[in-house]
Amino acid sequence: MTEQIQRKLSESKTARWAVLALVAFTMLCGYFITDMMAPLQDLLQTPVDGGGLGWTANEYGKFTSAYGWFNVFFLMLIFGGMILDKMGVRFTGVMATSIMLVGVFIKWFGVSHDFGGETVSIFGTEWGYPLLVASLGYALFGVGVEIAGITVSKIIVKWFKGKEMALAMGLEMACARIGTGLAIGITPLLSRAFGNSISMPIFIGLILLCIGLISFIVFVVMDKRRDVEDAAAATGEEEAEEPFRFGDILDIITLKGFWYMALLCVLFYSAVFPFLKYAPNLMINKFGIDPEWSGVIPALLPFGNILLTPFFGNLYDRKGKGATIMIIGSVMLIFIHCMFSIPMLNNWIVALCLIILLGIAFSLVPSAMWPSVPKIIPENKLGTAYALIFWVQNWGLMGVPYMIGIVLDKYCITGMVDGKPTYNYMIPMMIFTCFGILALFISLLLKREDRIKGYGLELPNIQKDADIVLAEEMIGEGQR
Ligand SMILES: C[C@H](N)C(=O)N[C@@H](CCCCN)C(=O)O
Repeated sequence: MTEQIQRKLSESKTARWAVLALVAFTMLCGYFITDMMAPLQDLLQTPVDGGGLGWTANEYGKFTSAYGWFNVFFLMLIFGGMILDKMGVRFTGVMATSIMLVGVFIKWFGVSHDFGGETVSIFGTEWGYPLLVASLGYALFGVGVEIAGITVSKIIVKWFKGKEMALAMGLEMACARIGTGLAIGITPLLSRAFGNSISMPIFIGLILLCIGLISFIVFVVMDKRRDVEDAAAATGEEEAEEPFRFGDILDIITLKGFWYMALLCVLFYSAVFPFLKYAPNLMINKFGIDPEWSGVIPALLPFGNILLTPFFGNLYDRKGKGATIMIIGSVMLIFIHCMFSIPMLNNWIVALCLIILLGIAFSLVPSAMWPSVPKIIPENKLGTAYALIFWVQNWGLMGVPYMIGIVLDKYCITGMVDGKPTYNYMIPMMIFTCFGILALFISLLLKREDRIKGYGLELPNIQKDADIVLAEEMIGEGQR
């Protein structure tokens, strides 16, 4: 009885779902800010005397790619993963959310301050101060939101391992998608409500994130209480978790399975997140949708994910087939982007159907990918492993939008309307299709590796007792 009361939090269903709600809300706020500039691309490219910032598509691409600058070049994500494994989820989560806040503040300052049109030359290219300051803020924000992402993954593993882990990860991603959907769907309306303001939506994001920080702090209190309870209830017979060592990085990067996962992640996500950054502009240019409503169809993608990611996560928990799910998602991705690249398919109904399909593909792969990582990597190295995967992924999140911006300005301009260029999106969409083809190839290799090493990617996550012993033996074999 005493044991039952002492272990209440770690065993309590309500407590673990409450934990999920708290940290998922923080991620919702983070994702809202991540994607809020996409539907403002048209306004950002509007000349300054027309109320915009007069950016080119290339400059918009530079700004968007800033998300990964510090993560990729200064290895901030990898340090973040090490801090996570060394200092724990509470410290790292608060640190990451605070970094996000500072980053958004700098971004807001960049777009709202009058720098008198001055520019600065960096590595031979000219940067206006609003672009530079906003990009630096976004780069810092990128560090925070990515470290928060790996922290939340580790929190879910801690609270849900052996239980509804994939469902929990799916629900967390569903909340993140609400953030993305709100960003894409309502930012243009917010901007319009404040007289075509670029800075006001960012300021609203800043306030939302303050609430996200408070939500995370409430989690910190619960998690601390759980650790105290667990320590008090410990019999001393439990196996202590090995502490993280620097050599662990070597153990992780020498696993083929890890690399397949990281490559699949960068290829798949490079065909979705950067696509979303340009999707509202694609809707205007290819499907003739009014700029004010350009975010509505792309916003359906994240909203579709809200239902489907937990659905597929739950399916993976109960039925397994993780590697197969990732293959199906990759095949769908190829079909969708290929259809988007065909110029004559320019009716908005086509756009609607393809976005719905993309929503399904983008629910399948993440719902299986993230809960599969703990099947390949032990828990004490998980923060670092997620960080390394995110690091590889950030090369794509940084490089692809930048490349698309350059391609648009160089090869895709079809004319000028109201001082802004119009674009043909065929080449960018063909580039996204190529990512899908490569993702399919890697997902097939991953399935083969799973068969060889017995990671258990095709096995359900919720297991009966006899299955647990069997699966642990298989995973142990795999790691040797
Ligand atoms: C952008 C970020 N690096 C990412 O990949 N996010 C994933 C979710 C990862 C799991 C987080 N607990 C996403 O699908 O949004």
